[in-house]
Amino acid sequence: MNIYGKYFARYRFLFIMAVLCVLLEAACDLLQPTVMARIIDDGIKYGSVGTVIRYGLLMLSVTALGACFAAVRNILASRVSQSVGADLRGDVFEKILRFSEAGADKIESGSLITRMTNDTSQVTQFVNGLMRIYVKAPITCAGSIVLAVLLSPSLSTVLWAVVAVVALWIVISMKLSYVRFARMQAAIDKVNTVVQEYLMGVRLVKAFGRFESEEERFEEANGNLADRSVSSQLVFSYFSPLMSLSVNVGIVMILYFGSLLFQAGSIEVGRISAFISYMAQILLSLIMITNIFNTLVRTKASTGRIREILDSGEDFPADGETFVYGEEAGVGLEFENVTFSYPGGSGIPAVKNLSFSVNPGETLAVIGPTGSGKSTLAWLCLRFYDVDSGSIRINGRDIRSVGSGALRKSIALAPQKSMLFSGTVSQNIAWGNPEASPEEISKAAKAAQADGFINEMPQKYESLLGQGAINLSGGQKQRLSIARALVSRAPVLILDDCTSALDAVTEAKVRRAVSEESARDKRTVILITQRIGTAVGADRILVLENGERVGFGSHRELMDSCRVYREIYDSQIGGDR
Ligand SMILES: Nc1ncnc2c1ncn2[C@@H]1O[C@H](COP(=O)(O)OP(=O)(O)OP(=O)(O)O)[C@@H](O)[C@H]1O
Repeated sequence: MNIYGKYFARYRFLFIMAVLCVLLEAACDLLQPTVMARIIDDGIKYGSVGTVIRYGLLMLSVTALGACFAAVRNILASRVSQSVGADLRGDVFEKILRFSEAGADKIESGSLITRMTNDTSQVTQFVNGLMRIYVKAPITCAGSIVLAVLLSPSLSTVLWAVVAVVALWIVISMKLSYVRFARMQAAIDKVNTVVQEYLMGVRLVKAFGRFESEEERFEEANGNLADRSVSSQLVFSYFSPLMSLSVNVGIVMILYFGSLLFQAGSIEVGRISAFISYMAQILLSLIMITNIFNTLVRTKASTGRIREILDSGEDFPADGETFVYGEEAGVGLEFENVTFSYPGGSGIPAVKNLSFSVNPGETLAVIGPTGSGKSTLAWLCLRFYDVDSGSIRINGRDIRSVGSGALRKSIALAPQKSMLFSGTVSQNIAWGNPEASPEEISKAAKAAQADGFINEMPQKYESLLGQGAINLSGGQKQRLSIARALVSRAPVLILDDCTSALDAVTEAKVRRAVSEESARDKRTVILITQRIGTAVGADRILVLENGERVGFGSHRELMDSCRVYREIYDSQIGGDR
């Protein structure tokens, strides 16, 4: 659990104060049976009302003091635990933001949500408990044992036997509950994943009338979660009565042996009563200690899951070398013998021995059948993944030698699946460049052919988009996504099949505007597409098949030399060459 060291350091003063309060509160609790014994043995036994009142007042003062310490530690414990929880959630979220793509691929998003919420709450609860019962229970238990032994060494043999038996129950229950709790957390992951998938595909579910199967899927996950939760709680349900029984057997034995000692005149009634009070306190603290171990076991499982996030690979650092694209000698963008397979994928390279180059101001179209590695090429340029062999150079520099900040400022991406955020239209476009002026935003929107429909919206550029831009059509989302990439002023622009939802006329207009702007600004444009009509106007065309380069050149050259290109052309345009 050393990942929590820094949080402890941050809040150590409040933490220590809270623990101090708990210690004093436990001391007050421990004093009470001894004072009570005095009331019985020194006051009631001799009919001394003054002694009863004196010890009675002492007992009240001790109780009031204990209550004050309890109130202060409650406030401190809540403050510290909630702050630690918030810090931990913040760190986990920050880590998720900086995940390498390979790391992000490994953990399902449903599970990430469970880890960010349930698992961090588990830790928060544990930290809170640390400043409450987790310190108090062992101290009350140990203190009660010591005071009981001091009260009557002869009765304490029974006490040791009870403690040994209960300790055994605690160890067994801990072993059983660890596995069950880990299974329960995995079941929560599953429920979250099912709900998340349903919410993402709700229209598809309606369109295909798949409500019943979705309901079944949810019921299965939900039932599984309920079963596993019950199974993890059952452990405590079995062991808690066992512990009560063990301690109560001990109390009956104390009463029996106590009565024998009383008859022999070696113990007084008040002491037997105090001894039993200590036994009751021991029972209570042992039940709490079992609870503590249960929580400890759960927190250990949650810590493992949080650690998996905190320890997973990070994206490469933002603050590496910087460079200004176009100001240095070297080709704009260059792939040299690049081979890459997805980590955890089939092992078959998504890109194989790929080489090509494209200069500033040029437009390169990348075309090829589905699954041929076109999008992978975009991810590699942005260094979401590192190549297995070969190198990618931007402006003559290997992209592994520059910081992610500089690299990603140089490349703007309009992805295949447009993703917009809740907020206004202009906020969404300016997401590509927070410093963009309203004129720049409108210019980018015009080039992306989005200005027309934006002006028809009630608040124009200040119109609100719902979550996932639900109130826009697919083509409108794509145009905003292109505008966002254009406004970034990045010298390399990658349009990854992001005009597929546009009609041919609008697409041609977008292409023309992007080409004109890019030629003027000496921008390099990579146009990933499935449409031959989109590729034809590019300066050069790269043809991919199964991750390999099977053609590179102008439309004319490829029509003469590349079978795959000709096949794509024939399938889309027909025989007219
Ligand atoms: N995250 C991933 N993990 C494992 N394999 C992947 C991943 N993403 C893509 N692939 C595989 O890599 C290969 C190339 O995929 P890629 O998305 O680059 O193809 P594409 O040419 O862009 O396809 P499309 O035209 O359908 O978008 C495919 O075989 C695909 O299954």
